[in-house]
Amino acid sequence: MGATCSGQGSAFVSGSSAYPFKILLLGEPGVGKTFLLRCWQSGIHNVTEPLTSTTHFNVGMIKTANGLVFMVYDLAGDIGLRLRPFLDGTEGVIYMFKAAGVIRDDDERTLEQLLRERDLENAPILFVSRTTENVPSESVLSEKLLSKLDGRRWDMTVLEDSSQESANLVLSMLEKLLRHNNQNQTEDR
Ligand SMILES: Nc1nc2c(ncn2[C@@H]2O[C@H](COP(=O)(O)OP(=O)(O)OP(=O)(O)O)[C@@H](O)[C@H]2O)c(=O)[nH]1
Ligand SMILES: [Mg+2]
Repeated sequence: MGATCSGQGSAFVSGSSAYPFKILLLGEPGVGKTFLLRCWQSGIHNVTEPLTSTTHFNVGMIKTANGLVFMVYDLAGDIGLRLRPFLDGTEGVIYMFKAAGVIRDDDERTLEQLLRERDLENAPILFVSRTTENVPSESVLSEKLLSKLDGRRWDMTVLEDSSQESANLVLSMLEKLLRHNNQNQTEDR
């Protein structure tokens, strides 16, 4: 799906309330996906702990400070093959992981599978690392993964614990990735 499409005389724009960007929020169980979604929905001080592990998915509509609207699907970390029905129409992926220097083998395998999905071929990926260390992205992702990301828009950010500012930064980075991606797709037409 592109940024702007026109049909039957009426134009619509992805990212509006009527046509929000479809975003998948993925990552291993317990990495903090639901916590992040709740921070966006109601603010970090209103997130009631402890959160229970997601059994299937949560969904929330989020409006950014600049007025862009995302429909965020927060999937269970152990979603496995139940992921497939969510792929269609996805316009962006947030992949969360706990990096201690290098991405884990499990995450790497999951990412390799995701990058092979046709439904995701135009979807930019925002990697969100819950590490406290400031590690350059090139050293977190393996050479193999970096080569598979060639030609795709992606970015990486660190999510600091208990920081609304940091959670908001994730949203603005996602916004930037999607704006760029859609600009390029529109120019390609
Ligand atoms: N302080 C703090 N705690 C966090 C943060 N993110 C997650 N946590 C903690 O980690 C626990 C698990 O986080 P969840 O958001 O439920 O993890 P999840 O990725 O949704 O896990 P699944 O639903 O099992 O896939 C939460 O109950 C929080 O205690 C964060 O940014 N700050
Ligand atoms: Mg969850």
